[in-house]
This record gives sequence, C-alpha cells and structure tokens, in this order.
Amino acid sequence: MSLLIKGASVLGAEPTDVYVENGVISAVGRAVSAGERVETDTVVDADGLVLLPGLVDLHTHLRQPGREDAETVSSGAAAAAAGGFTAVLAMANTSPVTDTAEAAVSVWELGREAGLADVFPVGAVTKALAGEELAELSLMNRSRAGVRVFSDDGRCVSDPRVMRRALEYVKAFGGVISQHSQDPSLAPYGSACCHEGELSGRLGLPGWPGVAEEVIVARDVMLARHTGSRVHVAHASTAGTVEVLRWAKAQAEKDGTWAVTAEVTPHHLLLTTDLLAGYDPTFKVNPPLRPAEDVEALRAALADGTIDAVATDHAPHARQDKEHAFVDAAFGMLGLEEALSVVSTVMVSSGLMDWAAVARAMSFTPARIAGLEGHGRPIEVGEPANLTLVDPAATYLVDRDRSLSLSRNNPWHDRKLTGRVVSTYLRGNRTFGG
Ligand SMILES: NC(=O)N[C@@H](CC(=O)O)C(=O)O
Ligand SMILES: [Zn+2]
Ligand SMILES: [Zn+2]
Repeated sequence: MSLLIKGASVLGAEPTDVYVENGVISAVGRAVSAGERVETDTVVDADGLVLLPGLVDLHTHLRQPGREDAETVSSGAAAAAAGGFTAVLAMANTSPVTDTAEAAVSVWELGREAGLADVFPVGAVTKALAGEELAELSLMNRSRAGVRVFSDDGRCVSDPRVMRRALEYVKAFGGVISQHSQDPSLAPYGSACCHEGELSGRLGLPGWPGVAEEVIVARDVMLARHTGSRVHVAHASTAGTVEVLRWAKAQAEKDGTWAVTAEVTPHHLLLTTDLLAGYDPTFKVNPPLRPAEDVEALRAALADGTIDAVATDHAPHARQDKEHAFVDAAFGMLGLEEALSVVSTVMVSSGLMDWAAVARAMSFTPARIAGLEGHGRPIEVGEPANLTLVDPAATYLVDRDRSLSLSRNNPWHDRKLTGRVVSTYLRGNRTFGG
C-alpha cells in the first residue's frame, strides 16, 4: 500500500511531495515524484492544498454507552475524520460513566473497530462524576486504554480537597486533570444557562458570571503548583481566565515543577452571547457564549500561546433534548466537522495565526498534553502517516443536514466559512474525502 501526495504545502511552506508506504511516511521532498518512486497505488494531486499533521481533539463527547441515538463512537469518529481529526479524546460523561478500567477499554475498543480515528477515553476523576470519591485512576491508566487524561467534564471537581488528591494521584504516572471550571455555587448546574450580564437580565434568563470560571481556574493553578502536578483548563471562556493563565504560566515556567495548559473551543472564538436574543437552544452551551471582549481576549491568547490548544467540546444532543424552551434544553453544540474551518476563518484569514501555528494548536500540542504516541508528530520520514489535507481557499456554506454526526445541534448551520478539510489519512488509510 503506497500513497503519493503531490505538491502539498506542508504546514504552509513551499510545495513538496510526501510519499507514504504501509502507513508510514517514507520520503518527503520535491524529487520524490520525479525519481524512481513512480509506482504508487494512489497519487493525490495536492496543488494549492495545505498538509497538516492529523488533528487531535482533546475534548469530544461521544454518547456511547447510553445515548447512542445522539452519537456512537463510530458516528463520532466519522465526524472527527470529516473534520480532519485522526485522534479524539472521548469525555467520561457517558451513561454509565467511564470511571473504571473496563469502561475505558470498551470505548477504546469501539474506536478501534470503527477504524476512522483513534479514540482515547478520558477517565472520570470521581466515581459517577459525583465529585466525592476518586475513580479508579491508576487502573484506568494501566489498562489497555492507557488513560492519561481525567475529567469530570460536564461537572466541576469543585471540592478543593478532592481536586488536590486527584492532582497528587495522577502525578505518579504523568497524568493530567482536565477541569470543567464552573463553581456550582456561583453558577448552579442546569439553571445558570447563559452569560450573566445586561442581556441575560433583559431576556429573563438566569446567568453564569465569568467569575464562576475564573475562581476555579485560579484555585486549580495554585493546587497544581502546590502538588507539583498538571492541570488543564477545559473550554476557557473569559478574559479573566486568560489573565490568570498568563500569570500562572509564567510562574510554572519559573518553577519548572508543575504545569498548566488550556484549550479554547471554536465557538468561543467566534460566537457571542447576543446570539441568545432569539432564544435558540442551539446556542445554549457550557460555559456560555460570552461578550465580544472575551472573544477578543481568547483569540489573542490563542495567538500568543497563553491558550495552548483548540478543542471542540463536540456535544451532540438528540432533537428531543434540544427542542425545548431555552431554560429546559440540553447544554452543548456540535464541533468536530467545522472546527478547522472556524479556526481558519477566525485566526488564519485574519493573519492572527499561520498554518504552522494551527498545526501546533490543533495537533502537536494537544497530542503532547494527552501524552499520545503516533499523533501530533512532524511530517517527516519514519513518522506514522496521520495527515490532513486542507483547501485554504475553499469557501462554503455549512449545511447541518450533511453532517456525519447523528445529531443536528450545529451552531454553524448556514454560516459561510473559509478553509476546508479535503481529506484525512489515518496511518495512510483514507478516512475522509477523495
Ligand atoms: N459543553 C456542554 O455544554 N455540554 C457538554 C458538557 C460540558 O462540556 O460541560 C455535554 O456533555 O453535553
Ligand atoms: Zn465542560
Ligand atoms: Zn465538554
């Protein structure tokens, strides 16, 4: 099995050829197609296209087990491949929760069977996400699924004593706690359903102030420093969080004994709270969409590296859970298929980031944070051919009905985006596109 990708701009640099044999990159350079290696099973003309390392999503919700009507591991992996992802981390808030080694291995195996993207289960921090007793962190880590990222996402590990113990525990095997930062006494789950501000008052919706995120981020970086461990801030959404991160990263660098990393979602990079004026539950998400000042701060933080990664927080929901009055609808929106296009539109077209920076934020760094092998690797000889081809000039209108996800809660429907995934390869096998 061999594949020749001709004339691709690797990470936005001068066009070159990439030759793949048996799932591994075997040559890179302009001479490849001119030389002796013309006998290739598949030749892909990549003129005008950008070649990136396969994207890695630190934050995906697949709904298997429990809500296979909203998403399965297989449908989610198909959506991931369509979005240019070759690896996704599947959050633990399934039913039952991924809080045992058996549950983690089962998700991992479903991913293997689907064969469309590598699916790495995230383990719960606490049993049943109840926030009280630590889950089987070490057993999940030592299982075949090799879990390194733990999160109660959907819920905050709000008890500081539990968070401290979790950080101490994962330190032993180089794990990381990904925190859904929401102080439930400042922003009660379920009821606080949009950004607290002038608009929430006018709409009569109970709000969730930015400080409910910021106090947890501030607390957690101090706990990470105290324990000498690693914390990852999931879906950062406010300018205040960015300020705390800036300070904390400078301290962590000085100390060299602990670490804090952070992700931002595509929707928090583009959408603002005023979309809620129409009461459309598609835009109901946790953390909520914020005002334009926060969006600006998040873009700047991603561009300067204060925020390390883009992660989708792909959160599929069945129609019957979304089609309700705003206050009663489920939280969450789809994200896998359009993530690269949103980043391209918001960050690349504006000149805030180049393609090398996109590769860092959507592949190299997330793979490093999650401790993945074989993903987020440079496009070099000997590396696994996990690759994504992007047409940087393609402009298209998003159509939610063309999605490979089983759900339709797509916030990008009818929006014009620039930059589109053309094809995705997992170890040299095409998992999406032509
Ligand atoms: N983001 C959301 O609004 N919802 C997520 C949970 C979460 O990420 O907090 C979900 O599981 O649906
Ligand atoms: Zn969350
Ligand atoms: Zn989430």
